[in-house]
Amino acid sequence: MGHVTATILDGKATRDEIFEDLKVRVSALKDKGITPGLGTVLVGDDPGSAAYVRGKHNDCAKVGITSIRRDLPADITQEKLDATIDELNANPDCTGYIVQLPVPKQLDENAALERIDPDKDADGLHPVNLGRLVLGKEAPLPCTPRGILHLLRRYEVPIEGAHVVVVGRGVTVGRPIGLLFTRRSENATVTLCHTRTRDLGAEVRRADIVIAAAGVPGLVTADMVKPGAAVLDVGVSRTEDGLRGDVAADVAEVAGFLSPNPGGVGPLTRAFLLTNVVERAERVAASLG
Ligand SMILES: Nc1nc2c(c(=O)[nH]1)N[C@@H](CN(C=O)c1ccc(C(=O)N[C@@H](CCC(=O)O)C(=O)O)cc1)CN2
Ligand SMILES: [Mg+2]
Repeated sequence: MGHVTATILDGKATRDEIFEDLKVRVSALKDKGITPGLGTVLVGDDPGSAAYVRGKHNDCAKVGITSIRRDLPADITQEKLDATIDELNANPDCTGYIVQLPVPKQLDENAALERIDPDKDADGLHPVNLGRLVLGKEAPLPCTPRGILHLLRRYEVPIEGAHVVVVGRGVTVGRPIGLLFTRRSENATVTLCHTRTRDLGAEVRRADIVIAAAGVPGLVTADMVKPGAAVLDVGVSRTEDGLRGDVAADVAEVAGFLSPNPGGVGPLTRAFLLTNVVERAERVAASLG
């Protein structure tokens, strides 16, 4: 590899800062008699999903949030999944929870997301909360987009007026991130690209900020990147050579800022999941007076 010019956006160091803040807030909540609890629903035994869920509960232990795990067999029916969601909706120890995605094919993912109590939606992916985001109303924000914005701000990457090119149209990143970047608090201009975009290179070359979240290994190459641009590698694929991001290694020789994968946005996805849980607990505390 040639000369790395990019400033690396360090997701782990930034995550640790967020955890320090959360620890203080969780402790203040406990002083008021409220212990935040994060629930996870994991269906099946996909090793990647299992690792992510494990990571979320390890994070909970670090900041003092109670863990509530519901692990279900891969061949579960929709009725059984619904019953688990109903139980967590009613469970007073559960401040917020997530259904780990993707779920096995026989299950309806959108029906599961829709069944979650929007107030307990720690992922910010319930249709009501995505709708609130469109309307500019307060809502739990999707964790990866929130992590992306936080990382850019932390490293003082200019966002106001920037041209952001997003590659990928998935529900956890690609679709919601444009809504955040175009708020009046960000004022960026967003182009949303996907696998059917006619000339991806031409679109990406115009970007001040590139969000690569397509799940295609090495999709964004150095020749597609404007010198000095910020490139955030969010996509991840499990290949024979291990985990690979969407951004080719030589992009580090052209970009001004680079968020690697692993070690970039991923840790912040988890940090903002916990932040959403703590924020909900703080709202509950405030409502109790
Ligand atoms: N209900 C949800 N499902 C999924 C989400 C989500 O936000 N909510 N996002 C992804 C998976 N994901 C969290 O669930 C996630 C992926 C990766 C990381 C992370 O920290 N990655 C590390 C590397 C970890 C590794 O080595 O495997 C990194 O980037 O440094 C956190 C969360 C799909 N499903
Ligand atoms: Mg399905």
